[in-house]
Amino acid sequence: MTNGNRLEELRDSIDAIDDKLLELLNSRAELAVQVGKYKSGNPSEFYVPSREKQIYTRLLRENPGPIPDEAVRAIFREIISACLNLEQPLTIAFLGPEATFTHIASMEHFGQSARYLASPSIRDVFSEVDRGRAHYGVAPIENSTEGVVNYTLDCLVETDLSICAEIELGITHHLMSTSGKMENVKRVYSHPHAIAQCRQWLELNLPDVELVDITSTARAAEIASDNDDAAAICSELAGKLYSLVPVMRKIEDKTNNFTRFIVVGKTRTKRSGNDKTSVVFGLSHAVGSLYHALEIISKFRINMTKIESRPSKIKAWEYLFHVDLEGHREDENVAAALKMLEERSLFMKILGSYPKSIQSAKGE
Ligand SMILES: C=C(O[C@@H]1C=C(C(=O)O)C=C[C@H]1O)C(=O)O
Repeated sequence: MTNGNRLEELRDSIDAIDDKLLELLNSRAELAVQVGKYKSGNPSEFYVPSREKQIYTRLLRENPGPIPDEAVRAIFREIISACLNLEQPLTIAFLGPEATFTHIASMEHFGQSARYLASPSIRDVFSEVDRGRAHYGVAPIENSTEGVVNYTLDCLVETDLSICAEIELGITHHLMSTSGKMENVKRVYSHPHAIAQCRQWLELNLPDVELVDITSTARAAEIASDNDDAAAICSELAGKLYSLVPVMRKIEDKTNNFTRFIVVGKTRTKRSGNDKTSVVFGLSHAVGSLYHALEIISKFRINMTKIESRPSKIKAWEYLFHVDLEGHREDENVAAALKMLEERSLFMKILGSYPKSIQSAKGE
């Protein structure tokens, strides 16, 4: 057989598999629509993060390769996104403008079939969901280098929305400009967190340039697109959106740089079997009150993954404690611990139980 014939034969086999895949995808979509008919009709009940987490966990456990896990996740993200969209088109509010890392995280989670609504502030993300203009909202909550996003913690306390899911995204920063030439860069624009995450690289490579804080990495890219002597620290997506080219790629000081985002909505997420619970509580000013509160968590053998304190905003020097626990609020030990914690606190609110994130590849 000639090489040409063999090549044709292989491509014919690929065509035959694609036909089968397409048929199977459509059968899957029809089943998803049928599942949708069993839901109550309330638009916020169609997206089921616990079920999605179970699907990914099973597929990644059983993936024999050679397709890498990351690609399996991306492919199924879009399949699920398209199926969900047939059941109920979803609108997702995110901290904008377009091409921010929150936008990238939202698309990684909800896929291309959802509709996205850029919101100018974290408070607006919450209010779009509260008022029903979006089904869910996505906001950053914590960066592995810069720490928590206080504004998101405060919005969680002040509104009635719950955390339905979390998204973890690896963050990579690029220095991008209209020319891509280092010698043209006299000013660098970016969000203060991004500038902080690239501080050492900037001191070493651009010690004399002016650093200008901007409200978002995407807005920084837009400004750099109008100024030939400026550059932005931003994602590849933001740079491309404003026709910038890289001066230098991957300039963050720590390669292990992740941001955690939360999905907020009006529904409670069911158990997936591998969940987290976020809770906030306030305590009296008494000796050992925090110690005794945390003792409850340890007594029920619950792993605490995070603790943060925020001013209560009611009385000076009184604090609210934000704690993340492993487990779901419906797990027996978590339910018992939360009940006891509530009895011993001045105030307690469960912010949500949701599936632990599957760490994603770099958000570029
Ligand atoms: C089909 C369902 O609805 C949605 C779509 C899913 C899918 O395509 O597999 C999974 C969970 C839901 O977000 C379901 O609830 O099972």
